[in-house]
Amino acid sequence: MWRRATIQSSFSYLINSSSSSSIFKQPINIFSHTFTSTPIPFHPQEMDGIPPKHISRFITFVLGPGSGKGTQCAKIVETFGFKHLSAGDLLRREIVSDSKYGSMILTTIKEGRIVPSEVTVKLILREIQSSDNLKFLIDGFPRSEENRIAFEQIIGAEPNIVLFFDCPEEEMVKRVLSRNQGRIDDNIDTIKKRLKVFEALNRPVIDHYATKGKVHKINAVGTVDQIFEQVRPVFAAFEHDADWKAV
Ligand SMILES: Nc1ncnc2c1ncn2[C@@H]1O[C@H](COP(=O)(O)OP(=O)(O)O)[C@@H](O)[C@H]1O
Ligand SMILES: O=c1ccn([C@@H]2O[C@H](COP(=O)(O)OP(=O)(O)O)[C@@H](O)[C@H]2O)c(=O)[nH]1
Ligand SMILES: [Mg+2]
Repeated sequence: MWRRATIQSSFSYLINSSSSSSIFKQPINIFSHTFTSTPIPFHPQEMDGIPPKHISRFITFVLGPGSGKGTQCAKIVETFGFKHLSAGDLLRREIVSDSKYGSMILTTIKEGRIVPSEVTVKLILREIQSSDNLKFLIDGFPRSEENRIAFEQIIGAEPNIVLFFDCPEEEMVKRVLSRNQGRIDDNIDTIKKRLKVFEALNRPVIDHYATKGKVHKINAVGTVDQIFEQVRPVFAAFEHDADWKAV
């Protein structure tokens, strides 16, 4: 009862609210976790004229390079109705759409480096803004502390949870090399660079959220279904709550 009331007040109250962003920072207490609701930014200059919507979202970051994130995200979408936003896919879309950032993104991905936050955050926020769904899987982002801080500053809150797919290097290399999607970064040279970048820049993001109790570490070795059985309870905890379903 208490749980239901808490979620309801935290999500429903915010829908169509025109209040200032400070109200979005109230914690939502669900089960034993304390989550912050995730507001939508009000930065018109960042959004190319897309009108802001003051609606609270449930945000999940999904991390772990070449670990099967995208594969598991598809199952989470199917089972729990999230909107899946792959940061890598959004960046690759920019390359083929002749965007002014296209060649910079192509070079950065080829070298396994990280695209500047202002570009990636803008692409992600545009997708969030234009979606009717309020539950998001943000796959492959944030890739660095700079990414994380940029996102949190614009959004004004943290993600609700972080899924980290923990995959041994050897397995990750095997999977990526047999992915067969024609990706410019799925070659051994770039993979080695991506792994270095992961340890140097992405690992601190996971450590940061781990200290806040937000990280759900998933053993990424096994069949797709076996791995999903570890993922399922993370979201199933929310699914039985009618108010969360409505989010
Ligand atoms: N559990 C698994 N076991 C073996 N291969 C997998 C598994 N999950 C995904 N794959 C394959 O590994 C490759 C990378 O998966 P993908 O979902 O693209 O990962 P990511 O988004 O983390 O890079 C793909 O070819 C995918 O089909
Ligand atoms: O927030 C992001 C996400 C991806 N990338 C770039 O895109 C590449 C591919 O990312 P993706 O998440 O698609 O790779 P995956 O981990 O799924 O294999 C990365 O190595 C980076 O060069 C980035 O710069 N910022
Ligand atoms: Mg992927």
